[in-house]
Amino acid sequence: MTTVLDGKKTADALMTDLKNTVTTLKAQGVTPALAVILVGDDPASAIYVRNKHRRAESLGIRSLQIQLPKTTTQAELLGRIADLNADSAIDGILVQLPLPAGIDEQAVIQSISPEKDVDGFHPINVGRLWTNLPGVVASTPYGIMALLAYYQIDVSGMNAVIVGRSNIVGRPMAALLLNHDATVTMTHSRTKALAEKTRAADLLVVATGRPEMITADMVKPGAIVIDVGMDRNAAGKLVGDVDYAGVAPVAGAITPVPGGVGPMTIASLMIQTVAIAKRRVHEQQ
Ligand SMILES: Nc1nc(=O)c2c([nH]1)NC[C@@H]1CN(c3ccc(C(=O)N[C@@H](CCC(=O)O)C(=O)O)cc3)C=[N+]21
Repeated sequence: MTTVLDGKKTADALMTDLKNTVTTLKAQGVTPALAVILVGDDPASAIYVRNKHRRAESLGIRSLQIQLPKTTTQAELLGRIADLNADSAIDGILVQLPLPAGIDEQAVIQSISPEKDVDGFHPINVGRLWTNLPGVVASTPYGIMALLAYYQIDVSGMNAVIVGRSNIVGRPMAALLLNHDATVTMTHSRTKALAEKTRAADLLVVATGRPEMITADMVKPGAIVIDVGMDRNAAGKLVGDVDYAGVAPVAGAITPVPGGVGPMTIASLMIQTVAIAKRRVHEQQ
């Protein structure tokens, strides 16, 4: 029997615990606060930002949505970030990616205070992660580790294969798995004989943005398959990077799309926002 790794159910369970933490923090005079900046009017980004806002509100986290027009200049955006960096009531700052053309994404990421960089994209946090030091970790890989932990899957010694080398998923995923004693192989669009590599995986994490590219013949029977994709197929249906119908019967465990990695990403953002806010309790006293 294939285990469906239910990200929605797991996120809900983790959020019940987190809500209690938020209540305790508020009683100590600290209201966790997350600022999300959205530049322009990309419809997909608007949906994610709305989901984050809803989740924050339901937990009692203060959620600031800062919507800026697509004509916003880089200098204006950096100015808004500087204000949020200086505001001691703000714990986490997230600038929704992608940004409109003409704005230098790295300049924006690097302008966020590393302590408030709740996305974990700042090079300081990336360096901390690869050095196995405490810091903020990118939400999607953090959420995948939390999902595996919830299902009591120990990755130590596993052959983990990652397909996709992005800064927001593939690379931080590799670092986290390595920190948890997996043997990690990174693959990407230039990898030769990809199926040979993926077939060696005990744990396969796919984040390519190519709809349903991982087919049953690329998966070892019994493997754990994590699908980070959020794509539309030719029929306009929301699908992942994994051919779910074909792969699920072969896999030992698999995440669905939707209801897998996506809800865990948002949960992770909330968990790390609250973790940053916790530090303020000590600063106050
Ligand atoms: N600075 C930044 N940080 C991010 O974390 C970030 C970003 N930019 N840009 C875009 C991606 C994408 N992302 C998702 C979050 C939640 C779902 C999610 O909740 N998905 C649900 C529902 C999806 C649906 O029904 O449309 C699910 O998979 O079940 C998906 C995708 C965060 N991202």
